[in-house]
Amino acid sequence: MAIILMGQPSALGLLPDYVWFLLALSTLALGVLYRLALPKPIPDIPYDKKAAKSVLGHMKDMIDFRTANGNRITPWYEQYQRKVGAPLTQFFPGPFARPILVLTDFWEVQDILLRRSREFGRGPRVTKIFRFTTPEFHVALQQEDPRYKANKGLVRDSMSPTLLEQVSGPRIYNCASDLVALWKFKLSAADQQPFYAHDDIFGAISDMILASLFAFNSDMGTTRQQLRYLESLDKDLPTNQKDHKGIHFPKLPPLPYYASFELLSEHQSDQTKTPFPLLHHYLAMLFRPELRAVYGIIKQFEVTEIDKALMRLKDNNTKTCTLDYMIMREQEAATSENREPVYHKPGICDGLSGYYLAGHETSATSLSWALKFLSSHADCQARLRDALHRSHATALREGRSPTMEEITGTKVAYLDAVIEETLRHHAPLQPTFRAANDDAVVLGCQVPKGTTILMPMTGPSLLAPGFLVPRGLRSASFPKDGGRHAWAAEDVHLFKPERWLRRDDAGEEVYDASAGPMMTFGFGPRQCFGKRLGYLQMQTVLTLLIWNLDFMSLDGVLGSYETVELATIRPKYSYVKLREVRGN
Ligand code: HEM
Repeated sequence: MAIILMGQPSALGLLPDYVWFLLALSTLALGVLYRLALPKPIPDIPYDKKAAKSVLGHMKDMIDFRTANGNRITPWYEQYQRKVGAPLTQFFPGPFARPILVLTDFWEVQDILLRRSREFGRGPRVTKIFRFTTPEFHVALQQEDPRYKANKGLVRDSMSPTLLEQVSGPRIYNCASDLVALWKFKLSAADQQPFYAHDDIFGAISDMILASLFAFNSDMGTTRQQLRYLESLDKDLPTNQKDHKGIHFPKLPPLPYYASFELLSEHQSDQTKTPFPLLHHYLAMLFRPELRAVYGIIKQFEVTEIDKALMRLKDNNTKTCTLDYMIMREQEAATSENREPVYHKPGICDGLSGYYLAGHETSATSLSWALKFLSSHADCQARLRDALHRSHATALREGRSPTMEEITGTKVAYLDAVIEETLRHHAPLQPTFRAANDDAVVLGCQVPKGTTILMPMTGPSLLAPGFLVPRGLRSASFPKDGGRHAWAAEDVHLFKPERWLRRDDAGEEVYDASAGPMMTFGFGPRQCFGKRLGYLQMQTVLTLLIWNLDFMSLDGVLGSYETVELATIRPKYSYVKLREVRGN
């Protein structure tokens, strides 16, 4: 050792011995690092053998796929699953990373989400996605975290039948009526040309969510303001034939808090796609001053609304929106914990932002897809209009739209079927993730504690024939009768609302919510918290739109089903070509 340190030339050449020693040490270290960086497949779970030999695992493959597919990644999972040819596979996201499992078998997924929720939790992946947007919204918290129950408790009233019926319902109805009015105005100006619909749909749903959250008066909605603005332009209405010949009407600039929520949502969606989320966040904060500003704008907006709610409640103690109920819940929690209420705390502010982010894009995206399907399936649209006319015969006779009470008080089986079939084809939020809380067994394979399982909401068993899974590989909690029936292989891929209908004992056609595989809202304790609100929005908006407007089919690219993946998976071309429905 002393000789080496003295730097004597070695017998092997001119370099001193210690250099050779360091070289040997570095080679050894590199070898160890290389081995550590290589994927470590979990035994017995099938995978792509080639990727397992590269330190990058599937990273390059996934980046190439995104580059070639307009930044989309969800189809990659389905493609991978087919390539490996099994319902449970593993892929390797990058150097040093643990394998991630992909499970594409509706029945097994349902079993895990619904009956095995103690074994499989939310997992750190989802927490990380939300860490720079709404870290204390309950979606991001593990069930074991005491803040999960507490923060979920703050918003729990928002989905109660009373609040949905008395607060959210009437506001949803007003905003949907505003959308009908806006589109009636636009259709006469567009003269049967298709026009861009995305901003109107997202604006109307955003109005609904904000109106349910805060005590906004109905004149504050973007849809109504947009209509007033277009009316003010009168005959000089400049229309802009854009990219693919759809008309783009002039638009009011968005309100600052609206624009800020949009940017926050975009930032959150970027977190799901980048291989380096932490770096991505800090670089974005460094180089995008508009993103830095978003945090302050939203905080200021929410603090002002919280203070207004406190004044309202002090004055007359009447609760008029979700925020008022959140304040009440914080007061109750404070009393039971013997502390002062904290109104501007992250649990409340993230609850407000999270509610907006979770509820806005999902419903708006689903509505965009429903209109796309209905405009390209004229038969379904006609059948839906007919079902609405028969179910709301009084409104039809009186030549008016159905009221909110009529909409919520009447079951229209075909409407529910159209909504469910839309959601089956285009789950706006996917995939779902879970992580094993302990060592577990899935389809007969050992899954080590901490492993993430990714569950796509399209592909085998949902929109394509599933893999054959022997009954013996199912868990002990799996239902004895095998659960929901599989969809018929020959039409599983088709848009066919009828698949959700059956005859009841009295021979009536009824909607059957468990007719077959579909998991767009997830299942179990962590299933979508806003499912009821989402359905209520879709039922109300579709009823009013289909009642008043005829959605004509769109040619060429405007009618295509291409997708873009942002926070949700949206149609790339969201256009409508309208005619007024006469004689209602
Ligand atoms: C069509 C509309 C919607 C769809 C398709 C949808 C879909 C989903 C999905 C797939 C999940 C994850 C489920 C899981 O991991 O098992 C989820 C969770 C959640 N959704 Fe929705 N959602 C919709 C509307 C809404 C609305 C309107 C709100 C609220 C205003 C909302 C709030 C939430 C929350 C808070 C969670 C997290 C629940 C938890 O982790 O405990 N969603 N949603």
